[in-house]
Amino acid sequence: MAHSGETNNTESNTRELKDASFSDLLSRVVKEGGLIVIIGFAVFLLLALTGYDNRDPGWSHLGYQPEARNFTGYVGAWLADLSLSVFGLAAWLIPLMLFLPALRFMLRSHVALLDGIPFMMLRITGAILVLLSLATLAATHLSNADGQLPFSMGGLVGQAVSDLAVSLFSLIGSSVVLWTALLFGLTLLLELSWSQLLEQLGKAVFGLGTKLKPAPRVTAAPEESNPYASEDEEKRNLLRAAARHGPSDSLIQADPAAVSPRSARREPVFSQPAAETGNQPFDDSLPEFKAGSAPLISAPDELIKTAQKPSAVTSTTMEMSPEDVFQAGGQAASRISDTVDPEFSHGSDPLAGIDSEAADRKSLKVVPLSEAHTPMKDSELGLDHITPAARKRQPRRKIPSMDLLDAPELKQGHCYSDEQLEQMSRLLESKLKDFGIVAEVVEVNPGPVITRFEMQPAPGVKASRITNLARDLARSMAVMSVRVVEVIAGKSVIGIEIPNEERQMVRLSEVLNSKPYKEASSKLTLGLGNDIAGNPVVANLAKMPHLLVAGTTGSGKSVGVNAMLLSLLFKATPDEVRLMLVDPKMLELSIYEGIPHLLAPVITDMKEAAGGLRWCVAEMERRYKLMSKMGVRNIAGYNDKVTEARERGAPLLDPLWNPEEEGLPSDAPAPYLETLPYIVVCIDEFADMMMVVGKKVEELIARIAQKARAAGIHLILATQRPSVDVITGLIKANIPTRIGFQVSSKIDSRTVLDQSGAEHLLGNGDMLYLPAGSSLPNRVHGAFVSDDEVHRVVEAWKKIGAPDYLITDLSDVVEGGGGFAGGDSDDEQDALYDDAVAFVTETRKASISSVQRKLKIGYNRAARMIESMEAAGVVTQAGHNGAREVLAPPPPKD
Ligand SMILES: Nc1ncnc2c1ncn2[C@@H]1O[C@H](COP(=O)(O)OP(=O)(O)OP(=O)(O)O)[C@@H](O)[C@H]1O
Repeated sequence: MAHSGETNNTESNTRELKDASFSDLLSRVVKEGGLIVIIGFAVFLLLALTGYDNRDPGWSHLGYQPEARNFTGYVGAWLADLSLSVFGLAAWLIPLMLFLPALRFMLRSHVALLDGIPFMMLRITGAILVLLSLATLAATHLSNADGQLPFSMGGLVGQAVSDLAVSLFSLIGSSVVLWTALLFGLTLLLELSWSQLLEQLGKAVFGLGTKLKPAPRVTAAPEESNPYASEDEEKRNLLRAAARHGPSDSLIQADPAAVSPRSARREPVFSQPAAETGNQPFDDSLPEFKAGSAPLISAPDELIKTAQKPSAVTSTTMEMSPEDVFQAGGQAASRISDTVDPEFSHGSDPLAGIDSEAADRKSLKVVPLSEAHTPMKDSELGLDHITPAARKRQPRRKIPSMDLLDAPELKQGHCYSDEQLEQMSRLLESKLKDFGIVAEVVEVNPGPVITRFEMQPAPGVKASRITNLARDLARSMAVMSVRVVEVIAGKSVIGIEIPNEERQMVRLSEVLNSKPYKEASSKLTLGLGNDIAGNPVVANLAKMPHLLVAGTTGSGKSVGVNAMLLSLLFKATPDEVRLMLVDPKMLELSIYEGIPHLLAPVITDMKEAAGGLRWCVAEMERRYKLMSKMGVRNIAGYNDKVTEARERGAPLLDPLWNPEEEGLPSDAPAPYLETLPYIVVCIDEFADMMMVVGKKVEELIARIAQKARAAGIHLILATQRPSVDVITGLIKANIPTRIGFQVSSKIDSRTVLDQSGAEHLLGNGDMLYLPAGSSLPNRVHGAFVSDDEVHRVVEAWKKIGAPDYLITDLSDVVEGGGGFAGGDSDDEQDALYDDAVAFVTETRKASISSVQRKLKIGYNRAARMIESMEAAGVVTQAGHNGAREVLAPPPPKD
């Protein structure tokens, strides 16, 4: 029985054993088979990634070559493309992440699967975090400009998370979040203790240093010479003891399967061969540690450099004195701050290079100039709007239609692409850095003609230093010219204006059909062009009240003057505005010959031009007298009064009427007063006039400029020679509004605008408009008007009416002989001068018109003789009402 009992026992044991070995076998087969499949897949993927060729057909594209070059074939090419498309560079981690748990699983053969599930979940979370954060960091900081990878360096997932993170945390904030997520993920994935890792690293480096160079300070007698070293050693001993006896790392302690012998046994981690630790029951520490460094090894070069940096710092500090250690620490800290603050980054530091490059890319804010630019205010342009009531009251006037002008082209100027803007921003920063200027592009404003880069200079950088580099910047950006705007109203940045590849032309019809022109109440409204954002710029000449236009030949000055004149011709009838055009070149303004607005035929002779100016002075004085008699302050008030009286049915009589002076009986009735037109004197080449007529013209212009505003006489002086002998101090002081087209030098720009800038304009109508009393010029892209358009408008006006010239005695001035020829000629040489003096001293009347009538000469000649009498002390200066006293005694009677 006993025997049979024994036999039974043995049988059941054998059955149990059989059962046990079968389940064991099954589980082993499942485990090991699964393991082999996983490792096999990991190896395949690794090979596929290694053989990746972006021209192969794949998941993201059909392929640029029919045959897959990948040595794992079509499937490998497809798989590599898929993983790189999704995760970018981080795809290289996938084989590793498959291999690692497989290895761990193999080593922990006795741990039940269920027991490991919480830890598996932790590791999977860690793996996902590492994968995502690495992909995102790669997408954020690394450029895929060469297109090595299908989408971005971080793949579709990395790019999406990067965009979200940067929008939520900004570039710097998201970098911090991502690095934190990466380190946290690594901690979960590798069950890593950072304090131990650092300790081991330090130890390894220390050991290496000792081996390579027996540094006396540290290695020879560490206890004596380096108190820090001995302290460190003590700390480590304490830590070691604590690790042996108690919990040192919560994570490691929490995971019984992962209780790392590293915490109990530190030294062997690097020095002990794997074989010694391989048979330890829970020992997965060694592969785990190796794996801990593995992702960094397979990561891109930049990341490797990044990871190696701190250890490099450590290795040097180990051989230094304590002071050196602090210094090196400071340097390392400053290097880190460099990476954070691009203002202080050093070009030589690759880490800083990567960060600052990325900062440029991500912080680049593109805002169109139409949103970023503040248009000029109406007050700056002197614009008053016509009220709807006033518009209704306006009598119907005959003015040609604006349809005569060419319609604007629909073609838009070609702006730079986002990538180009990004590259240009970086180029600008690096070029400035080459010149020792730290500045960051904070915003880019593309416009129709130029693109403005707004730069924030580092504290202490003077804007003028950047201005002085305008030419160098233009050269390095390969553009025609670069203008630096030192002050942008309402912003603390400096603007760098770079011309677009293709420029949009501004047509006059576009400006004149705009609301500001149409609604402007002034008859002297000028359409200038569009500002940099494309808003129309329309200004009121009446408020300027005189305008100086300068620009080198071909800069668009004549086109600009034509645009201004056409603006007047579309706004005013000859009753409202009269023109005196002076055109020494005999080609630009002669086209206007015959329009009813002309006061005299277009003047091409400089001596006649001086006569015209003299007429203006006389007219100005006459208007002053009229205004003072009527008790009004300006021509607008005068015209209102005359119109109102006329409308009341009680028209006003001329208060200055002197029938005797006209040779009429004393009871001849005075004529009714008429409204006075504004007078615009436009001189196309003002330098020629200065050359031929000399000082006198300067005085006449100064005189008109000083007083003519109230009398409604306005000057537009244009010159292509903006030198100080042409634009003299006297003229500049009296002509406050300036337009600078492109000029050839900084000095010329200063002469016109009192500041540099016009030398960096683009030509072809690009101008700087400096309103009176302002020091900030406004860039305007001038309106283009062709000769054909001018011709059409002129013809239309000629059909409406013939000119009624008010200045008739221009030739008289020339006939007068010695007059203006030679500029400072002596007017006393006039053959009739003695007769004039005799007449004035006899009648005790120093009136130009009486001399004119008595001697039967033109107004100008008489005026010059009176001026000569003033110079000779025969008569006094004209008083505020234009009257002069006669000082010289009457001639002795024969
Ligand atoms: N606003 C503009 N837009 C586009 N092109 C322009 C504009 N103004 C001028 N241009 C171009 O520049 C050329 C020269 O212009 P313009 O004749 O006005 O120069 P300028 O300064 O008067 O020269 P010059 O003193 O020799 O007469 C014009 O023929 C035209 O092609």
